[in-house]
Amino acid sequence: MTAPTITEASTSQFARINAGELDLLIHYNDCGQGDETVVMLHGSGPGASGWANFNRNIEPLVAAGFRVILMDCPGWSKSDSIVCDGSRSDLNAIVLKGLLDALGIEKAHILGNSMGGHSAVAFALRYPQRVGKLVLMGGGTGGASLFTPMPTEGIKRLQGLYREPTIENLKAMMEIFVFDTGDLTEELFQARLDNMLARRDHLENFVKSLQANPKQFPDFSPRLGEINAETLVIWGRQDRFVPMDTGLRLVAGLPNSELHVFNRCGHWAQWEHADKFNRMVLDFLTH
Ligand SMILES: O=C(O)/C=C/C(=O)/C=C/C=C(\O)C(=O)O
Repeated sequence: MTAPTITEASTSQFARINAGELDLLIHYNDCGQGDETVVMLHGSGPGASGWANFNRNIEPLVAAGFRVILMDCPGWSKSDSIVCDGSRSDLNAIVLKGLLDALGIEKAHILGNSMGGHSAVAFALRYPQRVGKLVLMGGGTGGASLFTPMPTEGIKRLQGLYREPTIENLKAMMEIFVFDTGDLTEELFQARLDNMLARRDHLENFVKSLQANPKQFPDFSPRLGEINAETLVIWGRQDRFVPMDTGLRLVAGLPNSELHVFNRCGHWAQWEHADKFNRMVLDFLTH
């Protein structure tokens, strides 16, 4: 019998998360079944979502017997909006803990892209007993780069797009987002624009959050040694959003980590090099 196709609509779910003063309706996609769960956390670009970030990565993991949860962080996609004036990495970690509690999942591997990587590290620091392995891709900690002025050119364009959500600004961001822009289709631009404009409250709240606290992603470098989880760090050599030396800082600090750098790759390794990325992640999670 052929396995049913996994679609966004057929896996779409909501959970209400109450944690301290937080009371949020959170959207997630619940894909496949298995004793082990992989949570995927998306990046902070306008119009991002679990599905938009990871649609090339779900099926191989589901086929290998993992349950895959894509959580839309507060302020993105179909999740409730929020103004965050503290650490957004920690906010996402607290909400993820609430979601795992609601789903009765004791422990999960966490795969985070950019902001999702920062949030995975925040989760591992707060709830070490709830983490299996970590995959950090183009993220893991905020903080300065030794070689690249901050904010990076990519983050400046991302923030410009939040302030003025036009197709021109979207294209200006996307043209330095991936290494090979030939893979970007008009259909992809339009879907992303539609996602963004469907939730203007998210765009406005992101700008308000930056005004309240320009450093949404704290530097976890001094605390990385506390994390014992086995960690695979993956970076694009030509990442113009979160510079590659952040990956070097992560492997320097995380005692059980290794780093793979894709050449000819920007900020979206899981999409730009999906086949190899999927093989590496599966090998890492199953050995
Ligand atoms: O400022 C940072 O450290 C993090 C930036 C991001 O998380 C950017 C991510 C962008 C995407 O993944 C996207 O899909 O737009």
